Amino acid sequence: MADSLQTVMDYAVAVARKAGEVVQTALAGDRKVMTKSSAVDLVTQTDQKVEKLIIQSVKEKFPTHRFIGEESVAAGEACELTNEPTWIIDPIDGTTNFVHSFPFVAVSIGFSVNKQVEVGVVYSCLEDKMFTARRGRGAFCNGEPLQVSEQTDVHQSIIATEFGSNRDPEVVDKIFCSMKNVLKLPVHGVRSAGTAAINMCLVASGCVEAYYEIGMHVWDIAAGSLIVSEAGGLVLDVDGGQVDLMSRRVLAANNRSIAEKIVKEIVLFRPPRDDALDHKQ
Ligand SMILES: O=P(O)(O)OC(CO)CO
Ligand SMILES: [Mg+2]
Ligand SMILES: [Mg+2]
Repeated sequence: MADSLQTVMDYAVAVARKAGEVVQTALAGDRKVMTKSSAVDLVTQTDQKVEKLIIQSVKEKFPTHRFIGEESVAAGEACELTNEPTWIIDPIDGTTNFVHSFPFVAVSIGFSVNKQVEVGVVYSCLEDKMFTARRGRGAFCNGEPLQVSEQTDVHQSIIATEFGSNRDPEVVDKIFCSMKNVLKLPVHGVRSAGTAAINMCLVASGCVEAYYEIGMHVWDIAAGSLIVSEAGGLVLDVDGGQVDLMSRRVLAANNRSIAEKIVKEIVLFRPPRDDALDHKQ
């Protein structure tokens, strides 16, 4: 697999770029908006078209590989991470941004073998930034090496997180409580890019010290998790333990000192897992 991983990486980059062109073209036109798990969980025909394009392209080159794709799962396919080579795809990470022309929209493609992410590609379409990582070989943006921030003092940090698309009052309260706790540490700032993949690339780039979220999905973070760890950062569960990509909880941090401070402020809860039978929540 070692050499073929470079073939996978090159192919993932080419497909992500092609997908990004479709997204950019679609941004110039009308976007018909539909909803999925809630009135604020949005999807467009472009999400579906781009996912089909990516999966069809990959199948031509790697006919035996498996897929976990956001829109395929929404259409009823299983969300199952096995030991087999698997492409984990978010065709548009930041659909709400895409709908509103808020300029952070990414194509996210992770590739796992034995349940370990080996290749991560995040293409931030409007910034034209191609983030790439291969396990053990570093992380890059447009070919330039990435390194997380060296900051160890949480009071000098910026923390990224998201509000999510769950409007259950109890969940919203927990999310706001965590944000308030982090803000009052105090930290320099709290930010939301509106896409998990780009939030993780911001950690890898050293622009923010950490990103945490409860409620995103495996396709949002598979690629980004490798990009963060290959840039020298940590990817953990929000309780500070080992990350489980299917658990819908993640904390990406530049170092353990910052991670430990953030863990103490997060109000924990467990959304239904991505690999639970009824995962559409
Ligand atoms: O825009 P998407 O792909 O629904 O993803 C959201 C979270 O689920 C932003 O990361
Ligand atoms: Mg997403
Ligand atoms: Mg998406």
